[in-house]
Amino acid sequence: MSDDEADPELLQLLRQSLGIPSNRSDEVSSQTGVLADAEHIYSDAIDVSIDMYGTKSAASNIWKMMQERAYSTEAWSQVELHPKAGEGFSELDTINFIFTMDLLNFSFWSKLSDDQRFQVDYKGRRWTGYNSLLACLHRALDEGIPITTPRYWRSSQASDEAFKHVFRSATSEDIPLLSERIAVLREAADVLHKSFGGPEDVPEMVVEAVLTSCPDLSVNRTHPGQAHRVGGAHGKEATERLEIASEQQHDAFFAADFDYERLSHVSVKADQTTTVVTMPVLDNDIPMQSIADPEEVVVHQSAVEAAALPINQDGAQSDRQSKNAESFSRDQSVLCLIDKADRSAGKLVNLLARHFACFCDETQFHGRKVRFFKRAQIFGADLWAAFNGAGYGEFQDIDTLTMFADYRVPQMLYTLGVLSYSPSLLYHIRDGKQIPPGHSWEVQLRGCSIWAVELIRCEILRLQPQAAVNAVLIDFFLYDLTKERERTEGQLSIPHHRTRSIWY
Ligand SMILES: Nc1nc2c(c(CN[C@H]3C=C[C@H](O)[C@@H]3O)cn2[C@@H]2O[C@H](COP(=O)(O)O)[C@@H](O)[C@H]2O)c(=O)[nH]1
Repeated sequence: MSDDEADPELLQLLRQSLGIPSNRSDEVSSQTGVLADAEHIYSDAIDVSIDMYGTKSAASNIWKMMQERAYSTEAWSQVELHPKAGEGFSELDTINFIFTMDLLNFSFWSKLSDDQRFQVDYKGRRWTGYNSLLACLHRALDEGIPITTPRYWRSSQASDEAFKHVFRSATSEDIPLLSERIAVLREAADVLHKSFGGPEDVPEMVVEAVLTSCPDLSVNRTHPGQAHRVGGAHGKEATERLEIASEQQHDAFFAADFDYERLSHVSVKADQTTTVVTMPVLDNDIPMQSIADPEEVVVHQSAVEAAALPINQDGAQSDRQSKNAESFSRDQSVLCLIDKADRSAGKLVNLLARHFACFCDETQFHGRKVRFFKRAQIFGADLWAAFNGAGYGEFQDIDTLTMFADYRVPQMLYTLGVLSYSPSLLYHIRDGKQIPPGHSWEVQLRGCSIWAVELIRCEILRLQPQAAVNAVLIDFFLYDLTKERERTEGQLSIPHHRTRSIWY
């Protein structure tokens, strides 16, 4: 926030004290307050400080390296496991992937050695850290589990066991904070459903076909509070019955009391242990709004036929599996959320922090509320980079976002001589000891990192007034540099600091 901009919270207090009616409650500011809070933390910090000479020299080195590499938002799509249109991700798929990724973009570090820590087997390789999360999401999608679809997270299919399967490890160490990750997904799904559900966001699963280890096949249809057995027979016969149902919608498969508005999917279970697979039963050409008219309900033949295919055990993606992923593709609640931000990254961050407890990354420092909004800001930044600042990635105020206060970028800022630590903090970090969540050290590390990146940004612009640079690009660059140096040099001059929380 610049000096001539009013703090929205102070304005609100002023309004209250003068008896002036407050802003409409649904009005969302585009100012996040993160930068002002970081400056406050920096001014009061005693264990973390910013070296001004180090900052100036780091700024000119960073800018030089960014230019040499022509570093831009294009780098985002070069990350191997980021979603790409060329790999079949539609815009909606990409947005849902990024939202899921940033809900879960926290705490991947481990005390264990590289070969013992949480790792994910995917595409013939073992992935760790942030990449392990991306690998889990891709692996699940390949298996036909719609893990990036909010509606799935609150569905009956998304049991704790199903989530454990999605985040399974190739080693004996589980993904850190698994139960917190599950809770975050479920909370987000509920909020999206209640506050951002568009007309397309119809409740999942009404019709269920249960394949009990072929050839026995039975058909159920269910909707909340009800479950009727409609038919049961041996394989071929039951398949025919489904086909008949598609022709005689009222009389056979769908009885008169059927809640057509809730119809969206067919689910198939191979046996008690196999994951439920869900797929569309409606003709794709029919918009969901028109389901209210029963005449228009058509059972999607290919979905029903695909349901009869044998389960693919070898991990390759079958027709049925891809149809499963497709079946949840109508969930547009995240799009609706982005639309509400009116192309303002700040507003998007504030919307996330206001509606979702799991994005409300704030704490107290010396008697004042301070905000970091790490994952909320990363979400805006990832959208911006993934779509190269256009379409769903267009934010006219992207330059107001700050560095994302994680445990990696401070490590690089220290290595570059920008941050320095008090002896007690330095030894604590060097000894690999954990910092309790919310501890003053953690707050100082986060606030000073944000302020340091702001100073680097200002210094680059002082040197090169025309430079197309902002805190997001500097942050992405520093994160990538950390990973690169770790790969090439083994270790940086200091380990990253360690705290365990969903905030970073
Ligand atoms: N400040 C900042 N923190 C970031 C990222 C990213 C990944 N962003 C991608 C998008 C553009 C970039 O090119 C990246 O490819 C992850 N993290 C955080 O790091 C930690 C995990 O680290 P490790 O255990 O080493 O994998 C964890 O807290 C995670 O939340 C970033 O960009 N900035």
